[in-house]
Amino acid sequence: MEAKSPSECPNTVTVRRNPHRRARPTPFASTNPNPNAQNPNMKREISSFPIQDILAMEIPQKNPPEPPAPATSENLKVYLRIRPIVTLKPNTKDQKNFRQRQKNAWPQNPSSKNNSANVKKSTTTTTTTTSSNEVCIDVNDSHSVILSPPASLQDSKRIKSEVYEGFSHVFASDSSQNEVFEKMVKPLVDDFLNGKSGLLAALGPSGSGKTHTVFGTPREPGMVHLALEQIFKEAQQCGSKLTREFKVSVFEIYSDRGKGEKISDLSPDGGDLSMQQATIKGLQEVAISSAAQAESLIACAMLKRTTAMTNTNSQSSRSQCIINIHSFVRDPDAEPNNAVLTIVDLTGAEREKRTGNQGSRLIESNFINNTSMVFGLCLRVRSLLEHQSNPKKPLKMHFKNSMVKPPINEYLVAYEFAYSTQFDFISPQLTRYLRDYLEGKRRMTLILTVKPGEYDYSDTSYLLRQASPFMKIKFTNVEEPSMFLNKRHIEMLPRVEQAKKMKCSGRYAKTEEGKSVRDEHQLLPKVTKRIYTSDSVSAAPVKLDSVDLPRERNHHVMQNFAKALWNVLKQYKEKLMDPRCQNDFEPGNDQDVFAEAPECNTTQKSDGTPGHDQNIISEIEESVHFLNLKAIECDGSPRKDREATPKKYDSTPIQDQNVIYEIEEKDHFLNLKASECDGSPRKDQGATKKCDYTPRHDQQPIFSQIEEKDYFLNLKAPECDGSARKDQGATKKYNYTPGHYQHVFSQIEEKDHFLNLKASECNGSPRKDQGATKKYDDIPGHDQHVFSQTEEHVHSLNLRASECDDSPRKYQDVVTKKSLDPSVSPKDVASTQKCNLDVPESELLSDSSCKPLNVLKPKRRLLPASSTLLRDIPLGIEDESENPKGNRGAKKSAAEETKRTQGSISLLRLLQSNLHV
Ligand SMILES: Nc1ncnc2c1ncn2[C@@H]1O[C@H](COP(=O)(O)OP(=O)(O)OP(=O)(O)O)[C@@H](O)[C@H]1O
Repeated sequence: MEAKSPSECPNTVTVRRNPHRRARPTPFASTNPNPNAQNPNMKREISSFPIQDILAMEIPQKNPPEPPAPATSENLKVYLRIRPIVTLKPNTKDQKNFRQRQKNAWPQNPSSKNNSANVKKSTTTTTTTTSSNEVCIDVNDSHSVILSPPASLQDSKRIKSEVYEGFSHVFASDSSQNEVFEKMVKPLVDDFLNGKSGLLAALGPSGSGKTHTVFGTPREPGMVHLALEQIFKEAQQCGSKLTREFKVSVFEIYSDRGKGEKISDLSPDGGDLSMQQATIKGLQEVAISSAAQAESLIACAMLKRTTAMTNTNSQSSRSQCIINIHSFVRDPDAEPNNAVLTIVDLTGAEREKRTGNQGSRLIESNFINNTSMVFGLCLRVRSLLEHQSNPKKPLKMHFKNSMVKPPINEYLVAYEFAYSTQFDFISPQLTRYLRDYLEGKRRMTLILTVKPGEYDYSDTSYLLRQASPFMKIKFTNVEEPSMFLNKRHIEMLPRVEQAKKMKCSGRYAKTEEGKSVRDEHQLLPKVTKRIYTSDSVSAAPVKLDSVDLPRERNHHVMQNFAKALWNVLKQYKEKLMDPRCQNDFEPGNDQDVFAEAPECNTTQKSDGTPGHDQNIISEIEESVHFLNLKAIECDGSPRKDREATPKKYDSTPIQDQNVIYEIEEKDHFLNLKASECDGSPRKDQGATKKCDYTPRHDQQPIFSQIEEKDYFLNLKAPECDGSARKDQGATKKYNYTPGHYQHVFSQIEEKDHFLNLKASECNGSPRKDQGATKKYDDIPGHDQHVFSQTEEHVHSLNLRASECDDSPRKYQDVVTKKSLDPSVSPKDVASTQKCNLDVPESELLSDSSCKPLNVLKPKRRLLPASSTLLRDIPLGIEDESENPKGNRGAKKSAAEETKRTQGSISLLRLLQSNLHV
């Protein structure tokens, strides 16, 4: 047969999913098409490489990638400002007032600071500059100074003049505020406006001019005011509308009468603050839109600041004052180059001899000195660490002029000590707050203020010696402002929000876990298969880190539950496949069934699964469980059923897991429904066996944890329409039920239980019934335990002996005349169970209460072959009737004998006699 061409096949449609892409025409191809391509018959000639054309093409020049910015390495900028010599020449009256005020100079009422300020101005009215020989420090050049000891010290201690160099700039005593601002603060402001954060800290002895430099006076505004003016000036030059938003916060750290440090918000509505790690909690940031507004805020803060009069300063600052100027970009689309400019006015180190402080003021003075000392110590250690990072640099350079040269370890210990929170008296809060600066992560500028008087030599010399290593400090890898602010923002979040943030990140990870969980749901067959083929160890519950989350915990529990259920079903399947268990169903081996059933269980428990399951289920805290185990119809052949049964349950864990996963109810319903068994005996046998062990393993651990109040145990024996062997199987199904529910009931606290065992029609032959009776041989023992542990108030045992075809009238009459006694004993149950009990569903539903059996008239079914089938079954009815159990029952009072039980016994005896067993 000739192959047809594709064109002859009209129904064939070729769909190309991924059509070939057309090559994008190059400029050369579009402008200079190859003529040979248009005429393929022409001899192709290899054209020369169009190098000229290519070279003529203009290739857009791309800017080469910028090399990564080198790591910023900046030296700590240290400025030195020499205060003009101020001699206090108060008149007699002012001096008297000064001494009076000095007595009561302890942290003044902020409201009275105006008065003290006025007093200060009145007492420091005269400023004179001493002659050159009266000063201890002179400007050598713009970066160095000469410190000269007083003549007295030169003669006695032979101290020579020293040169301190390396300053970024030295401001002479006659320098103006504007000069200081232009050279020292303006670069900081420019960086600030460019998004770089910075710190300006004023350090020096008391009365050296720190506050004057930082805040100034109305006539000589300080760096804060000048900086604010510059900031708004620059910001307004960028456009009519401010693209940035500025906020100012002012707070102070002061000593609470020597009891400890306190932080106070100096903003108008500010109060006490607290520090958490390196952040100030509750600090108010006041939005400002103009320099005047900011100046007003600063002036108000200065009125609130803690000051006092000392011998060295009529208005000595008794606290560290910190001003933050935050810059925020208003445009959300703009580059987030937020920055903060921090200006710190530290308390000045003071000597007791000069200040004349006593008592609590002396403690406060110690606090102040410690603050300065620790701050300087941190910087010195910082310089030491800088040396360690650059060992080539001689160490002595760092401490050339230092008075104290402790070993390195001592510095490190002191460094840690400075950050320690255990010693509040050294003011760790300031160093903690400025830790990023002290550790070199942010840009910092120091302004050292000194007094030039000859009596100020010691203070000046001490400061210069302490600060001499500062100039060598290098800040490498300075954190970018945006990064810093982001980190700072996170740090400023309360713990709860941080935890949320962490949780969010964790949740993100857990979202992936959740995804995997969902994937596990989708791949549950694989999971279950893994569990099925693995031992108990490998079938350990999947570890989920999110147990703390309720939902995931629920999932975890449910997953374990499903695994436990699956293991039970696995055991059940194994039991079905176990030939010993299969032989148990052979006639005459019924007794052995009960004897070997535990053995089968033991064998299957050898992997430890039940115990494992119990442990797993013990984790179940859910209030609601629905376990719906329904034996579905067994329609197939025996072999098919035997294998189909576990297959049916293969999916049960998945279904149950999914079902139970969604359940949040309070009630538990255990509905075990044995459906119709229509198949052959082997089929029923398999189906029955399934029902035998499913509850035993599944529900025992489950119910051991159940705390619910309502249980409904509905055991429904379906109609057994099949042959005697079918009934035998169906009956056998209930043989194990009491044993199973023995454990169930042991945990039940419910008040109402209804065990409705309804004997339905006995359609089989006498041998069938006989066989059925044998199936219940072991039931009394089980039931006895069951009922002995049951605390129910109401028990209704409805055993209905339905018609038996082989002895229709007699049995029917006997049975129907008997009424059920609720107080039937297990023994009675045992005796009654010798009848092939079968409970139609319809009856069971309607029979939750005790109703006489004669109300119901089950169908009569004739099964002619039943007697022959039962002939093969060696029933031990005689033995059973003569069983000690029966004797035990005889011991009971006649009142305890229920009519139903008696009727059942009579029925069985009639069966025996009529069937000639
Ligand atoms: N450069 C200066 N020009 C004129 N006066 C100055 C200068 N520096 C300081 N003063 C004056 O010296 C006095 C003390 O200055 P200031 O209060 O600033 O010292 P301080 O270092 O802040 O002291 P403390 O640490 O005790 O607060 C103030 O009256 C101030 O006006």
